[in-house]
This record gives sequence, C-alpha cells and structure tokens, in this order.
Amino acid sequence: MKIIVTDSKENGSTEGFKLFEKSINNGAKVIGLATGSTPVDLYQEWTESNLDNSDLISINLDEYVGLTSDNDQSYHYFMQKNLFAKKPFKKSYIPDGIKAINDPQGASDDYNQIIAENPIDIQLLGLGQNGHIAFNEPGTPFDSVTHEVKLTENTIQANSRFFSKIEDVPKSAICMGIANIMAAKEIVIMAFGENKADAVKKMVEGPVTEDVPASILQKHDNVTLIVDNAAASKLSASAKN
Ligand SMILES: N[C@@H]1[C@@H](O)[C@H](O)[C@@H](COP(=O)(O)O)O[C@@H]1O
Repeated sequence: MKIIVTDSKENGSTEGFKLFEKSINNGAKVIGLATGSTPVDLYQEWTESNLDNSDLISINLDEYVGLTSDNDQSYHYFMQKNLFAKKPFKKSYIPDGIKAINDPQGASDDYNQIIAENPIDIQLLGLGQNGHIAFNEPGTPFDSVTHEVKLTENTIQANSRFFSKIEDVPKSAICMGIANIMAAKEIVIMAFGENKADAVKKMVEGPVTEDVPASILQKHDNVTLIVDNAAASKLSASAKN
C-alpha cells in the first residue's frame, strides 16, 4: 500500500484528485465513487477542473434503503449536488434504494450485474471509524458482493449528524461487497482527522481480518492511502515511509 501523508484535508484531496486525473488520462473509463464528507473537496476540485466526464461511467458504492433521489440525505442527491450536476458522466450508477425496500436481493443482483458489465478501473473509498468501507461493517465476509446491510449503531450514530434526528437515519443500505471493491484495478482510499487514526492504524498495520474490513486492502496490489497528519498520527514511522 502506498501511503501519502499531507498536512491538511485540502492538500490530501488535491493528491487524490491528481490520481484520478492521471488514471483517466491513461484510459480509465469506469470510475468507482464514494460518498461521505471525505471526498467532498476532491469532488469540488473535479468540478473546477478541465476533466471531461462525458465518456466515463461512474459506479457508486452504496445507497440507503428507502430514501428517494430527491431526499437530500440520499446518496443520489449527494452525488448530483457535489459532482454530477456540474460534471455529468456518460452514465452513472447508484444502487436502487427504493427497489430495495421490497426486493433487496433483486436490487443487489441488478447492481452486481452492472459491475460485472463495467469492471471498475479506479475506485475511491472513505474509511469508517470502525474500519468499514462503503457500508461493509466489521464481520462482513471478504468474498461478499453487493448486498443489503443492516447498519451498526456506531455507523447510525456517526451518520446522524447529517439528519435532523437520529430516528431519521435509515437502518439499512445496499452496498457493494468487499469482493466487488477488491476487483477494482486501482483503489484510492482517503481518511482525514483524528477520529480516523485508530481505523487507519488497524487497516495498515493490523492483521488482515474481517473484523476490520479495510484491512483487506493490504492484499490489493494497487492501493494508495491518503491521510492527513491527524489520521496518520497512530501509524508507526516505518509505515509512513
Ligand atoms: N457509507 C459511508 C462510507 O462510504 C464512508 O466512507 C464513511 C465515512 O464517512 P465520512 O467520510 O463522512 O467520514 O461513512 C459512511 O458510512
């Protein structure tokens, strides 16, 4: 795993954007995208860049079950607002959280088919405080594909800051599995802030275990981790070099 430590989220996001730009200039066509607060600055840089998305396909990691695309907490809405409105892709895929209300398996199968038909060239990831990637919580099998996820209390709490009350946070999501993520040819994972330091340490230096979903990235041969000093603060000096 290549590790880039920067002095701020802004500079880390610039580094992340450059990796996407390079990969796209080298022919990447299918771009795996993420939500959460982590990628917002990278998307801003993307919208202000000369990068042309009109020949690219995007595939997002996950969507809440039960939120319509006009709900401002849905990941459809987030992507529209932060990237797609200004830089539309040829085609953008996000799991169907409405179909999933009654047919989570059907919504998951559809998405696996989409990923099979559009292998991901470069995937962006954030990191949950408990080491989750997308909504793959601790204990998710490494061979999992797109599936319905019951969110943990920890994740519901962490995401409640975006909702007016905690009861409004959806209890489940449709999410790419770890095997889908590991199949991406290149992965860029970003983590900023002290509250990510434990997860970063376990991901990079801990055992590869389903208890820390992101630890599987140690086994991928083209991963770049971008962290600020705070998120890197628990890494040993040798890991940072
Ligand atoms: N499903 C998202 C993840 O994709 C994201 O990486 C994580 C961290 O969020 P943030 O970037 O806001 O710290 O939160 C959510 O659970």
